[in-house]
Amino acid sequence: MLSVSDAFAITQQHLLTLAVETISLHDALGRVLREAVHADRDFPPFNRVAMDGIGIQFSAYAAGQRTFPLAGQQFAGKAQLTLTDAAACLEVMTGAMLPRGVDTVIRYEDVTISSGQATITIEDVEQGQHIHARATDRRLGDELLPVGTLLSPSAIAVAASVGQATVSVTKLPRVALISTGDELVDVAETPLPYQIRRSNTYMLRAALTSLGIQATLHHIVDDEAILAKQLAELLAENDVLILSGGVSAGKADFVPDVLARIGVQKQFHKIEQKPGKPLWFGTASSKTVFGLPGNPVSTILCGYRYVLPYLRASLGLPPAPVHYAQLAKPVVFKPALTYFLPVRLTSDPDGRTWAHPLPGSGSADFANLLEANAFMELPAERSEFGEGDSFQVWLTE
Ligand SMILES: Nc1nc2c(c(=O)[nH]1)N[C@H]1C(S)=C(S)[C@@H](COP(=O)(O)OP(=O)(O)OC[C@H]3O[C@@H](n4cnc5c(N)ncnc54)[C@H](O)[C@@H]3O)O[C@H]1N2
Ligand code: MOO
Ligand SMILES: [Mg+2]
Repeated sequence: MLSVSDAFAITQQHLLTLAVETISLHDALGRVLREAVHADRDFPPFNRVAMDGIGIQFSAYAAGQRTFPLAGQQFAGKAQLTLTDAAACLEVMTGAMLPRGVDTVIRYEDVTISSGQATITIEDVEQGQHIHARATDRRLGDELLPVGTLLSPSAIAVAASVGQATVSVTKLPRVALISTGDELVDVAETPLPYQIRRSNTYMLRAALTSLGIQATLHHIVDDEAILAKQLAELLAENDVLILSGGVSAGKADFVPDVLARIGVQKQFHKIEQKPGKPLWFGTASSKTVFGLPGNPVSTILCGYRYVLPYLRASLGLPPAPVHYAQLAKPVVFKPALTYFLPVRLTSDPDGRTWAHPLPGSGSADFANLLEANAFMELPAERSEFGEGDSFQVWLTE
């Protein structure tokens, strides 16, 4: 059987090749940039007044002058004025071009104005104060957003400021989420005593929206012929199929055989881990299929540990930040498997993150995950894990 790291590596060797599309900046939140965005001007593009007040020539102040006649008003969005008389001042507004002849700005709070004159009331004026000098942030031609940038609200602000009404981004993959199993009914239905409502595909759909992916939901019954027909159709229409259920040892666990029959090449089946041991992964030319184990905790774990990192990397994003935490109390786990322990993370004033174990009653106990906000990855080589020991955690909220 494969280790967690080998299985992960195999998934990452079969990333999707996604096309590029041009979209409106309005729709770009959460998308991945595929063209570099450069500064089309200096940032800021002119010496910019940074405070509302008066603009003077510092030499006059240095020579002892404190009262300056008001010679005009420089507003933002208006052409640059000139202070022609070095002994006078101009009123200046935040965001305006610094007038020619002005090299120092004094806030309205630090002057009194009467009878057309401004008198400075502070004594610590410095030359050049309250001026956001041209090109101090970025220069014309500088790369502002590299290829691979996740378009956050601030990245969208930068793109807007350089005139990118449209942006080239990675096309989102078409993803189908498929539940399998005769016992499953839709959320809107009332289950019979031997049935349950399906929840795994709802969970996965919600998790994928964090990458901007709007997956479609499907359900297929435990019948090999129907499974083969419907999976073949869904494979033709999608880049990724994510199935839940039907990958273990039961007499109605048809998924691995059916996938092989419709031409999906198995890359691996089963990993040395708990939960999620029967995970199945395969490829068909440019397409990918994940067969997640049906137990809900297994589905969630495999979703966060394998599927989301796979889709992130396929979109061209760097891996999510790695998080570590310390065990808040000892844990014993004997099987030679990587144990993904549900935990609740808290942090203390010393900056340490603590993982409080919430083992629950097993991989079908998904209500337990309401309290947990991460899985801690406890390595297969060890069976005893002490209080304070530090391990990687995978966040689930
Ligand atoms: N003899 C063995 N039995 C099992 C093994 C094994 O190695 N040998 N592995 C166990 C493990 S581990 C898991 S996990 C499950 C995986 O089972 P399957 O992937 O075959 O999933 P199903 O049998 O279809 O369902 C399992 C369980 O999950 C519920 N389920 C399925 N889909 C959904 C859904 N969309 N929403 C909510 N719940 C769902 C289903 O009703 C079952 O209760 O197998 C063990 N058995
Ligand atoms: O994935 Mo299974 O949960 O180990 O029950
Ligand atoms: Mg089964």
